[in-house]
Amino acid sequence: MITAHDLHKAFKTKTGTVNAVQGVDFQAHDGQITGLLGPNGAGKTTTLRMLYTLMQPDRGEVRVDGIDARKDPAAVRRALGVLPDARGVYKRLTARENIAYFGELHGMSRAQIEQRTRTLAQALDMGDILDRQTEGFSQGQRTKTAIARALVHDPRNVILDEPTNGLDVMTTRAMRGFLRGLREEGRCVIFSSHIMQEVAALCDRIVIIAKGQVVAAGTADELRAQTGEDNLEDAFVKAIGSDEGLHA
Ligand SMILES: Nc1ncnc2c1ncn2[C@@H]1O[C@H](COP(=O)(O)OP(=O)(O)OP(=O)(O)O)[C@@H](O)[C@H]1O
Repeated sequence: MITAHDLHKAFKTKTGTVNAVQGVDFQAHDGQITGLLGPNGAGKTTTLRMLYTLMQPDRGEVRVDGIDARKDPAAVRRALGVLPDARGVYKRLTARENIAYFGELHGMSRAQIEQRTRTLAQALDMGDILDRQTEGFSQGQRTKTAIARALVHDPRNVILDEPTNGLDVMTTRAMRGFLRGLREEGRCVIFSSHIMQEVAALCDRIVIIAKGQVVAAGTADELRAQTGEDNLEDAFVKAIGSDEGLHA
């Protein structure tokens, strides 16, 4: 389970201060997919970066399985699998070597790494790319490699920044199936997207972020009820006050 409480983050730039995240609060539960939905620049990536300890919040608290990220960031990292916005796949290594390298960093044995790689490569349909050097990989192939690498240590909690960004229809469908599998295994899954249809297709709970704040949260039915709109698209538009993010 992942809890964000009153998160704030501002960036000082040459032209002034950007208040990227201004009091974000939500909970993501085990056995559920929670979608962070919001238009470009809403603060999704900054929120996720604070959840996975890459960035310290200016204010507020992150807890993963009850562990305070400020007090024990290493334990939080062990409990998390993260697909960051910059996929950062090592291009001199094969996909298998990328996965194994992360396994080694987590202190896993060679046998454990081999067994996990087999499971993940099958789930992500990576058979034909596993032993190819990742230089020249397509976006989808890089994303799959980065996801397998993120999950090698079998984390209970999974955070994915725009996992279907740039993927074709078939790969997106396969990715959705994979994320549902993580939910069925009882994991806590959070993913961000700026596309409403993407979130609607997958998520048990939706957290809508606009201008650094949570403007609505709940199941699709709850969001419709909260906004007084019959369809989710209208509910989303009403919650964020514009129609950005309605179309891929
Ligand atoms: N390192 C930084 N320095 C300055 N401003 C930043 C920095 N990181 C993010 N921002 C600003 O903070 C705001 C939120 O950005 P963020 O990347 O979190 O949005 P997002 O919801 O993930 O958007 P997108 O859907 O476009 O990826 C934006 O205005 C962005 O320009």
